[in-house]
Amino acid sequence: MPRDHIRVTRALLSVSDKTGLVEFATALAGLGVELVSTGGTHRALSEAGLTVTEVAELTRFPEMMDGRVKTLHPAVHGGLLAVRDNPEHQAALAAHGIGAIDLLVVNLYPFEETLKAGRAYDDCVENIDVGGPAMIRAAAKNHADVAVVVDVADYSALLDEMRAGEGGISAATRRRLAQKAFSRTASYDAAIANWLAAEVPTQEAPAFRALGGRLGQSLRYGENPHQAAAFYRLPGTLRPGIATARQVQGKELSYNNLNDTDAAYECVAEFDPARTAAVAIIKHANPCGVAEGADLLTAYERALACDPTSAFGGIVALNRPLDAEAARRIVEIFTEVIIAPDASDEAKAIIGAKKNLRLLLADGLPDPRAAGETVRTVAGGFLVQGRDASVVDDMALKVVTRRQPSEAERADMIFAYRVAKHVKSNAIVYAKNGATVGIGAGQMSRVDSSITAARKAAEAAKSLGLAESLAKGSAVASDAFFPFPDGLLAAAEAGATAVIQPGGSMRDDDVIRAADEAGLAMVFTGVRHFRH
Ligand SMILES: NC(=O)c1ncn([C@@H]2O[C@H](COP(=O)(O)O)[C@@H](O)[C@H]2O)c1NC=O
Repeated sequence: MPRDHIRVTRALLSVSDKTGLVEFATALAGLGVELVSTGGTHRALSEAGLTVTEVAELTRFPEMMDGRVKTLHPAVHGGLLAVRDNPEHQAALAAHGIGAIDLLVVNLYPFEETLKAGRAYDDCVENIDVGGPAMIRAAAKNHADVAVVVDVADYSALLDEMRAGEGGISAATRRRLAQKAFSRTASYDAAIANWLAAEVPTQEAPAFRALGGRLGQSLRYGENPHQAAAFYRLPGTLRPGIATARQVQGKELSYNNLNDTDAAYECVAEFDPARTAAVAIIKHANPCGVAEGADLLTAYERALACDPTSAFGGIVALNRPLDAEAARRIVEIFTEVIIAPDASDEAKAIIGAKKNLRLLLADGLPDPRAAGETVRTVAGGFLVQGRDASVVDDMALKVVTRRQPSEAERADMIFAYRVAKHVKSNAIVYAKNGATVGIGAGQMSRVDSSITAARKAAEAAKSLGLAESLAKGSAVASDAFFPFPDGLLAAAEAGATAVIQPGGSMRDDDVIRAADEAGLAMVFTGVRHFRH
C-alpha cells in the first residue's frame, strides 16, 4: 500500500438517512473493517445480520436525553482526533483504553427537510444535530489519518478505492472528503443560522453572515463558455420559484436560462391569477413584453406584440396553468423555456413535440410581497438586501398634476409600474390596455431609456401594420424620478398621456410644471423600483 494510504480497521457509522447503509457496511465488513455505530444505525445493521459494536459500549454511557448525547465523549473524539504518528497521542489512547477510528460515516439530522416540511419551531430545534457535526469536524480536521463520509453518494466510489487498494484510502481522497465535510457542516449551520435570523428579525446587520446551499445542477458553463458554473439551492425554501420548479421536459437548463427564468417568473407573479391571466416574455433578464388578458392565449399574443423580434429565443412565464391554446401558439416561435404553476396534459403533449423546449412547473406562484433577501457578490465580499417586496397596489398614489388620470389611464399606470419593477434601471415602460407597448431597459440615462422605449413602441406598431405608434394614448412608468423634464417630455412626445413615477427629485416642481403644460396626468408613488 502506498505510504499516503491509510488502512481502515475501524469505522464509526452514525446516519439519519439510512439509504444504502446495509450494503455499504456489509462491504466494509467484507474488507475486514470493525463496525461501531449509534442506536438506530446499530439496530439497522444488526437486523441485517452484521456484527456491530454499539457506541455506548465505547463510551460506557447510555445514549441519553432523546439522543442529544450519544457520541459526545473522549472515547469517540479521542479515537477520531489522535494523530497516529504522535507518541503522546498514542500514549493517551492507550492510557484511556481508546481505540482509533479510521473512517467516519455520518449524515446529519434532517434539519433542512424539517424546515422545508414547514414543521413547528420545536421540531426544527430538535432536528439540529450536534454530535454529528462535532464528529465530522474532528475527523475532517484529522484527515491526515481519518477519512470522513457525509454523503451517501460517496459510498460506492470509496468502496471501489478501498477494494482496489487493500482496504486503503488515499491522502487525496481523504483531503477531498474533508473539504466536502466542512462544506456540509458550514451549509448545515448556515441553514440553522438563517432560519433563526428569520425567526428573530432584527434591524441590525448581523456581524456574521453564512450562505449555504446544496448542488442542484452542475452547469455546462456560466454566462459565457469560458466560465465554470453550478446551481445551488438554498435549504428549506418554501416559496415557489426557479429553485423549486420541476423540469418536465427539454434540454438541460443553462446558467442564463436559470437567471432569465427566475426574472420571468418573479415578474409574472406580480399578476394575481384570480384577477387576470398574465404572460411575461423575458430576454436577458429584462421583459420584452408583458400583458394581461381574459385567457393565457390572449395575454401571450398581446405580450408578444410588444417586441416580437426580441421575443425570439425568449423565456415565457405564465401566471396560470398552461393550457393547450396558449401552448399551441407559444411553440410557433423559438422559445428557450416556459415556466408556469402547472400545465394541462394536452398542453404538455403539445410542448412534448418540441423536444428541446424546456417546460418548468413550479406548483404555485411566488408571493411578490414575501419578505426575503437578495445577495450579490462584489470583489472580495457580498451585498445583502431585503428583496423588493413593494407592490404598486399598496402604494399611496398621489396625483400631482392639474389633470386627474382617467380610469383607463390609472389602470395602465398601475400596470406599467408593476412591470417597471422588473426592468433593469433606468427603466421606462409604456403600457396600454393592460399590455406593455414599449420598454426601455438598462440605459445609463433615463432620457435614453425613454427614447428606446418610444422607438420600440413605434417599431411594434410597424410590425402590426399600424401607422400610429403603440405609445399613442399610453401610460408611461419610470422606475425612479425624472431628474429633469426632458425624459418626461420625450414620453409625451411619443404619445403617452399619463405618467407614473416615484417623485422625490429636487426638481419635481419643474417636472410637474412640464407635465401640466403638456396636458399629462401624473402620479407619484413615493416608492422607487431601482433594479441593477
Ligand atoms: N448527540 C450526539 O452525540 C449525536 N451523535 C450522532 N448524532 C446523530 O445521530 C444520527 C444517527 O442516529 P441513529 O444511529 O440513532 O439513527 C446521525 O444523524 C448523527 O449525526 C447525534 N445526535 C445529535 O446531536
